[in-house]
Amino acid sequence: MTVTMIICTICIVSVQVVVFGGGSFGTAMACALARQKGDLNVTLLLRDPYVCKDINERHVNTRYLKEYMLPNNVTATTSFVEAIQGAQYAIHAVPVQHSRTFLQSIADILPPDVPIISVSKGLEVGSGKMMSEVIPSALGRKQPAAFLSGPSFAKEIMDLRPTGVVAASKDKNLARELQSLFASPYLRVNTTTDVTGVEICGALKNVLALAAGIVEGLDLGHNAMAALVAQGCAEIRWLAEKMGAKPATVSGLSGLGDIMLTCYGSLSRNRSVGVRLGQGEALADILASSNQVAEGVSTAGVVVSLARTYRVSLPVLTAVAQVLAGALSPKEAVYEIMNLPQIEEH
Ligand SMILES: NC(=O)C1=CN([C@@H]2O[C@H](COP(=O)(O)OP(=O)(O)OC[C@H]3O[C@@H](n4cnc5c(N)ncnc54)[C@H](O)[C@@H]3O)[C@@H](O)[C@H]2O)C=CC1
Ligand SMILES: O=C(CO)COP(=O)(O)O
Repeated sequence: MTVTMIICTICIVSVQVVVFGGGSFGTAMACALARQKGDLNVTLLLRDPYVCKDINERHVNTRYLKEYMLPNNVTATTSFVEAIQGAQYAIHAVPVQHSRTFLQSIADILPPDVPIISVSKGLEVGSGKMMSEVIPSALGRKQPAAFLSGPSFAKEIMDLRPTGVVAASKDKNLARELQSLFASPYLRVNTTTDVTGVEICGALKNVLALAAGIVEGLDLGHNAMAALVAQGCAEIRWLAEKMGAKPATVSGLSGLGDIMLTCYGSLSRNRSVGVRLGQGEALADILASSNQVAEGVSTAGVVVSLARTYRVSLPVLTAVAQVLAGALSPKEAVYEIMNLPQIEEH
C-alpha cells in the first residue's frame, strides 16, 4: 500500500456523533446529519431499551416522530460507554432541567476534548444558568462547547424543509467546523461568537410563545397578537442586551427568527400550552397530557429573577410566570397589561 493510499484510508474513517436524548429534536438532529453524510454514524443515547430496539431493528423511534423512517446509520443504545466511545461530537438534546444530572452521570466517560453541541433552549431553575454555564458546572471542567439555535421545528427538519440556524461558540473554529458538519441543501448554518445572545434569546422566546398561545386561546384577535409579540420582542431585547447580547443576535435567527416561529407556528409546544391555558385548562392537566417538553414553563419563573437582577421591567414575560404560578388568570393578566401606565416607546 502506498503512502497516499494509507492517507486516503485514514481520511474515509467515518465521523461518529453521539446524541444525548432521543426526543423530537435529538432524533431530528441525528437524521439531519446521518441523511446527508452516509459515512457518518450517529448514536442516540436513550433511557428506554424498547425504543432502542425499535430504532435498531425497525429504524423507527416509536416514541417521538414515529411516522418517520430513520436512516440506517442512526442507531441507539442505553449504554453510556457504547454511545460515547469514539464519538467526535456530542449533541446535547436533553431538556434543560434534566441536563445537570445527566451531564454529571456521563462526566467520567465523556473525553474532555469532545465538543458538546447543545440544542436545549432554557434556563435552569434554581441557578438561573444557561446551558453554557450548566455544562462546565455539571462536568466539573471546561469542555469545548457550541450552541445551535434558531427557528427549527423538529418535524420540518424531518420533512427536509429549508431551515436556518445559528451555531454559537466562543471558539470561532469550532463554530465553523459545525457549520460544515451540519450545513446541507436543506439547512443553512450561520456562525457567531455571541453565545449569551443566542442562548438567552432561545430561552426567552419560549416564554413569549406561551404568552402568544394565551392570546390565541383567549381569541383576542390579530391586533392583540401583534401588539403582544412586538412588546415581547422589546422585553427580550431589553433583558438580552443588558446581559451582553449583541443587537444582531436579537434581530437574527435565534432571536426574532425563533420568536416568529414559535409565536405564530402551530407546531410549537410552548404556544400550544399557552393556547390551552387561554382556553381555561389547568396547567397540571396540560402537562400531564403530553410527553413533550415545553421549556418555557420552567424558564418563566427564572426570567422574573433575571428581571430583578438586571433591573429591567418585563410586564409580558412576568405575567406569563404569574399565570403559570396560578397567581393570575389569563384574562386577569391581559387586563393588568392593558391597564399599565401609558408609555413612550424605547
Ligand atoms: N422539538 C423541537 O422542535 C425543538 C426542540 N429544541 C430543544 O431541544 C431540547 C429537547 O427537546 P425535544 O427533543 O423536542 O424534547 P422531547 O420532549 O421531544 O424529548 C426530550 C428527550 O429528553 C429525554 N430526557 C428527559 N429527561 C431525561 C433525563 N433525565 N436524562 C436523559 N434524557 C432525558 C427524554 O427521554 C426524551 O428523549 C429542548 O430544550 C427544546 O427546547 C430546540 C429546537 C427545536
Ligand atoms: O424551539 C423550537 C423551534 O425553534 C421549538 O419550540 P417548541 O419547544 O415551542 O415546540
